[in-house]
Amino acid sequence: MTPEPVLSVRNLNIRFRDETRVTHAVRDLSFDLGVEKLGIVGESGSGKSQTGRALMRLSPPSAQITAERLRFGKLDLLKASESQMMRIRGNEIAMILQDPKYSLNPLIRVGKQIAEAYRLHRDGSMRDARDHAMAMLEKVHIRNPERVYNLYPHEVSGGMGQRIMIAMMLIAEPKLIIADEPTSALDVTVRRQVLSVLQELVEDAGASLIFISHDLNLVADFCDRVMVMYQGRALETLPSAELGRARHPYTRGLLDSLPRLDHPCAELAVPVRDPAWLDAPSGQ
Ligand SMILES: Nc1ncnc2c1ncn2[C@@H]1O[C@H](COP(=O)(O)OP(=O)(O)OP(=O)(O)O)[C@@H](O)[C@H]1O
Repeated sequence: MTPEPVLSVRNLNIRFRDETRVTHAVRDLSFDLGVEKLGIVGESGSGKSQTGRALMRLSPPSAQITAERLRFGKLDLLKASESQMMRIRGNEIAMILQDPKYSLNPLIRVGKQIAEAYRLHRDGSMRDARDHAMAMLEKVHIRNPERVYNLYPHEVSGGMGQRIMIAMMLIAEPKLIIADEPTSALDVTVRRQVLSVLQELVEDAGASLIFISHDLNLVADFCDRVMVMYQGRALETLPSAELGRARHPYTRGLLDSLPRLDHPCAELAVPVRDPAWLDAPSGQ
């Protein structure tokens, strides 16, 4: 018997309407997520972030969201009350964003912010929360947690800030983590460090991860499966190891447009686009 998916999405549609037009940001998107790392990849505006936000029920107020199914375990995310969602966010589903600036309060020491995140979701004294925060700083490979605990966000580097944010978001051990371009603001070496921290935490906790990125190479390297989005649709979903056998012309085009050390060429291919792709069934 196949286990129940952690997350099940059927025919998710997200539309933005203003006086003059409708933007159909996500179209008939369907996928299941098990205990695995799923990469969502696509160019700017393809609907990646709006998909992630809809799963947290954090879409902008102007978004109209419909779905045949949007289920996290047994919970219907479309029907859950706001107070249910407030218990779920951070506790069972967490979101990691690109820039710690937006998640860390500049006026509060970073350790205290992690401890407060713990207290928000778990009962316990401040002392207990502090111990957990310190342990979490160690888990994200911060070398001197006692010192770093007392720093303010502006006193830490970009990579450290991102690891602190990961510590804060994962301290309650959520079962589903949505990471939206979590390393895009970092340089390449720091990016590796942050990714390996994220991988370790996700695997140790047996959590599921949705990793949103525009970087196909990175996603294929880091995730078990890749879903390629284009103008709000999933064109193709396949195991990362089988990406070389991708069938959709857009995925093939993306692969051909990546620079390769073993086959240097004067000009990189530009992926072609065909309006007919939007009428085809969403790729599973
Ligand atoms: N508040 C909003 N009002 C109207 N349209 C919006 C709003 N937010 C997003 N959109 C539109 O929804 C579509 C999908 O946006 P989304 O942010 O999900 O794209 P993305 O793939 O994450 O792109 P990026 O990589 O640039 O973040 C885009 O066409 C965008 O313009």
